[in-house]
Amino acid sequence: MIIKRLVSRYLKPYFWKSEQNWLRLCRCQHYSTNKEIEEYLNIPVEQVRNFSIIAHVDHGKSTLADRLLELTGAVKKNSGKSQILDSLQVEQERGITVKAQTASLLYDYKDKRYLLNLIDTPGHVDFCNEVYRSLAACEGVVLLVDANQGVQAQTVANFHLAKSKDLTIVPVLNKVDLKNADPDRVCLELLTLFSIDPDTVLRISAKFGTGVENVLQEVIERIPHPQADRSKHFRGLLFDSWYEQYRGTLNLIYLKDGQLNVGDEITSHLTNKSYEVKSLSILTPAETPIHQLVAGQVGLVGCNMKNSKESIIGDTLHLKNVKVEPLTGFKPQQPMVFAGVYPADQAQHVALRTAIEKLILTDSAVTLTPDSSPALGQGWRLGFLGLLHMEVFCQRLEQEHGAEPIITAPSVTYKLKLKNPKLISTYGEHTIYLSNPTHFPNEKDVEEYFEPCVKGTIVTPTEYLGDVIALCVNKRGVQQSCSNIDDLRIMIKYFLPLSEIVLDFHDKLKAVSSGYASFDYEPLGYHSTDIVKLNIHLNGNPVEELSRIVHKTKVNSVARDIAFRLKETIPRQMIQIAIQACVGSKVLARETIKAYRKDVTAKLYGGDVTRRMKLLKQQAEGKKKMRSIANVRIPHETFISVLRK
Ligand SMILES: Nc1nc2c(ncn2[C@@H]2O[C@H](COP(=O)(O)OP(=O)(O)OP(=O)(O)O)[C@@H](O)[C@H]2O)c(=O)[nH]1
Repeated sequence: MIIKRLVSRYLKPYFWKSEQNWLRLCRCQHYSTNKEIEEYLNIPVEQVRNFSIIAHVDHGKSTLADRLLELTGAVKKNSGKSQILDSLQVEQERGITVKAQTASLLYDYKDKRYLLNLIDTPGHVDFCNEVYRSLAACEGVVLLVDANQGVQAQTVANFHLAKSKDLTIVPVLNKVDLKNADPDRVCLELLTLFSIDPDTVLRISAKFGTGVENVLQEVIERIPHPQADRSKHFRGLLFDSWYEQYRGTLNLIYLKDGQLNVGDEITSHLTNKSYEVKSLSILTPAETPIHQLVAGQVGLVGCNMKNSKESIIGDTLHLKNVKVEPLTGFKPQQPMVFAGVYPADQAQHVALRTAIEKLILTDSAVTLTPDSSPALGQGWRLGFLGLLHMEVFCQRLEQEHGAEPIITAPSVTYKLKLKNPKLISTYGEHTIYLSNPTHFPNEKDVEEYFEPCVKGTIVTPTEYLGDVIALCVNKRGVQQSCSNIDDLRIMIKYFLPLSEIVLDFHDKLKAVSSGYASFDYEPLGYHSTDIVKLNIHLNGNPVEELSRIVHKTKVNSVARDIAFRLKETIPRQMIQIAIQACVGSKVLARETIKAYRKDVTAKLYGGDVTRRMKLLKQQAEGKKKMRSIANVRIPHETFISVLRK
């Protein structure tokens, strides 16, 4: 008991800091012997299968991955651990996968030993970059569908993604144990929407293990082996990387050709820099050192790359001074939402930058550009694929790197066509892109505004259709199509402005449909719009980091909402505070916080002087943490809570 407590107090925080350390700790049931390692190396390409499990959120990907790990002996059955590949603290706390994870498994089938490289992927649309990069290292996918919920928005997106990459799809219905499961209905949906023959659909319960062995066998039977040639020179696709405290950057590589040995000199095709291979390992799923990797395999390479500028996802690695044709990499998804990230104290600037750069290594979809704010100092503008992506990234910054930055209101990138010749010559072009309200030009200097739009796919039970349509209309959506999936469910497609969906659309959709509707979207480019900059003034002084870009039809309600929330979160102070939300010189909303002196020592009835001094000192320290604008002290939490939405 005492040992358990000591471990959880002292060791756990350390292990959380490095995801790979934590992986090792929680997966240490299985140590490979030299004999087993040799087996990995000796498996012919024809007996290798590389596949991902893809599905809508919560359809059971990680649970199926757990069963596959158990079946292949990679972890012990009934080990009491679940969601083994969801190793990050944020994943376990939120119960979602945010980072794709790989496991190399050995499985005997029809007198042959197979090497199965499995990738468990996230389901949420905000982490689609993980799915994209995972599919580049696969020849096939297991498309998992909940036999109760049926086809959902991400099932549609995932199916088309796998199809576009020419991957073999093994359709699997999960959760057939549920009372309300209706596998026949879902098979019909798969037939109607994707022309999938019902006879090819497997039926399993990942939770109870029913039919799971069949999945492994069908993966072997249906998914082709990699087209890899071990006699050629080494060529590998870098498709994931992360940072480890003592070994630096580690790269996950899919070997397309040849072999790689510890000590080899390798070169990056994109940067032309060369490195010595210091370590090689396979993930079983615990990291298992190995002296050689051969074509067809997926392995971890440690070669002292420094950061995400050297370790580029989608890069081709090859032997130094050996010319090879680069592999078709893949472009990371373009970020959709941007937010300013600033250190709470400028003294933490370098530490925060290091933390952000380390985290970007594990999440290549995040973009980083330097930025500065008159109030918050030097910082960065970070691009994310969505709000959940941003929240998870910030949570990881805090949990894995101990950083607690100030994050400004998320915004999309607008396109502006300028008409003021002076501005045009300053920017050097007619059209500019901006996501930071601070740089928003005067209305008279702009000819036309454009905003990014998306095609949203919503799958909803028919009974909620009215509410879902009302929500889309409220979000300035325009319906494009509507089709029945079956008697009970409908798929509608909407043209929607991105700014309307990034913040709370998903939550609202779940609320109006009792959690049953699902949503996915794809970019549709820029479209003409009518936007303004909403400024926030405290006692007549603008607070730049609270300003935002808003559509004209929404500006009044947003102004009232922000003014109200500021009133709720800024504590009463010695002076009266006037909060104004304005567009230009026009005030759209106003709130007032009355003056007040908080006497923290009142409860002491004047008695103990030392206690009185201590309380006053604590109060003074609390004030230091606040930011002062025109004599108004704004607590750190105010920025966070007001900027959040
Ligand atoms: N009854 C039943 N529940 C299941 C089954 N498979 C998974 N679940 C449950 O479904 C929930 C979601 O499972 P996960 O494995 O986390 O789903 P996921 O697809 O990995 O989720 P994300 O990675 O967040 O997209 C968990 O509560 C599982 O216990 C099944 O076969 N039967």
